[in-house]
Amino acid sequence: MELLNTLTMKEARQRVKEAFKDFTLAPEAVPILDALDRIVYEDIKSTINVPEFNRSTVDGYAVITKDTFGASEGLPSFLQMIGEVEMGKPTELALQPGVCCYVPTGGMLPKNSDGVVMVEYSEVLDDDTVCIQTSVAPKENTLQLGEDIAEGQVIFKKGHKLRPQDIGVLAGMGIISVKVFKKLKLSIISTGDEIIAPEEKIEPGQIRDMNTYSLAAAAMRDGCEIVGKAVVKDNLKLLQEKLREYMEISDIVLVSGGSSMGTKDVTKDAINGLGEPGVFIHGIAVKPGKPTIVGKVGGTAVFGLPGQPVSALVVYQTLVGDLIKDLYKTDQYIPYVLGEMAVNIASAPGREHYVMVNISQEKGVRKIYPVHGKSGMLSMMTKSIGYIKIDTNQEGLVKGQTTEVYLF
Ligand SMILES: Nc1nc2c(c(=O)[nH]1)N[C@H]1C(S)=C(S)[C@@H](COP(=O)(O)OP(=O)(O)OC[C@H]3O[C@@H](n4cnc5c(N)ncnc54)[C@H](O)[C@@H]3O)O[C@H]1N2
Ligand code: MOO
Repeated sequence: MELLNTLTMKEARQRVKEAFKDFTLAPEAVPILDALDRIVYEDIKSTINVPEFNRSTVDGYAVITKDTFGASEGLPSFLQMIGEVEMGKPTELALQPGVCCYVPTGGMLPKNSDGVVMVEYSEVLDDDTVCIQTSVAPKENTLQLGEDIAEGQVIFKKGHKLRPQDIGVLAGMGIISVKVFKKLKLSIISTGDEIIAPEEKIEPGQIRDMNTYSLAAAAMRDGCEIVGKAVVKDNLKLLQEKLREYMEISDIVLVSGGSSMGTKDVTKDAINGLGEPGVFIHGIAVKPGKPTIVGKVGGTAVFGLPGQPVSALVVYQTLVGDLIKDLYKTDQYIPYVLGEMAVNIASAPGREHYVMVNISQEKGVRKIYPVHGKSGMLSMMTKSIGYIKIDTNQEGLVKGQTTEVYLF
């Protein structure tokens, strides 16, 4: 009798990480507007100061702040106005004690000025005199040279995933093209005599292919380029042919279905027949997703994901997604929120158990409710906001227990 040799998810992740530790991914330069969600290839240092000059953050009067100390509406300071700074232009103006000049928001501070009084706290008495009705502290209402980004500062580390604010900062530093990791190339083979493409007419006993699409979408969201997708019958030769073709063009191949112990479950043999080292994991102590297969042929990672649609996507998220982050040398952080269990939940003994959940806000408390269903019901995931994890050694979770909800 052949039983699945089950590792913990933690052990499986470590083995996968170890197996692909020498993997390298080349860089490419892309225009910053195409760089959203891409992963920075090497540390990026700023070659300039942002801002490149001391500037005002309000419309008002540039002053030497000492001249305003103690000023108030009842006891104002009177300063001599020596001119106006023009927006977008350098200024030759220089302040001496007792003088000020007008500066617009974003305008350059004149020499010797270390703060700005907002116009609301001033009154123009005549062409030469302004009455200052408040005191400002040094640097108040200003952005100093290099205060946003200092020259030489590492602003993005290797492995950082670029977000909209990052794209703006690159533009602010005058960088219009950025070196990022090339996209990982990933392909998907859905196996099963019963599987048909979504656009085909369905016959009794057949099932429309969901896994190719959910897995492709998940991989695209993780920054992969989908270079191949196909449905293949449960046939060793056909699967091997397709695998060979896709391994040539991919860094990662996902095979959905055929991972279990049935006579037609040929994924493991197909991978092993293609080269060394072959399958190094078959079976992980998780629910759902126990029959998962992981192999390596040449430099390509091949995952045999369980055919059940929920199992396939959960294993993708907990294992494949983890490898992808690792290959991109990016942060392993999965966003989660904390909530309180609304009910007791029993767990699968001896397995790390992933339970789909929803959150309801009740009297200011985030209550977590399980979404029930079987691993063949993908809508269970569409009805859920995320999942909770019950550790192998935990018997379950009790009502009121604070729990992390990992968000989809
Ligand atoms: N004797 C045993 N039987 C099973 C075990 C076991 O340990 N011993 N494990 C069960 C578990 S758990 C799972 S999960 C499944 C995994 O089976 P396979 O990976 O071999 O997947 P299939 O049998 O091919 O398919 C399972 C199920 O999912 C449907 N499916 C498959 N591909 C797709 C697709 N692309 N889109 C939508 N639906 C798909 C398929 O029609 C089946 O209904 O094995 C258990 N059995
Ligand atoms: O554990 Mo299997 O992966 O449900 O459904």
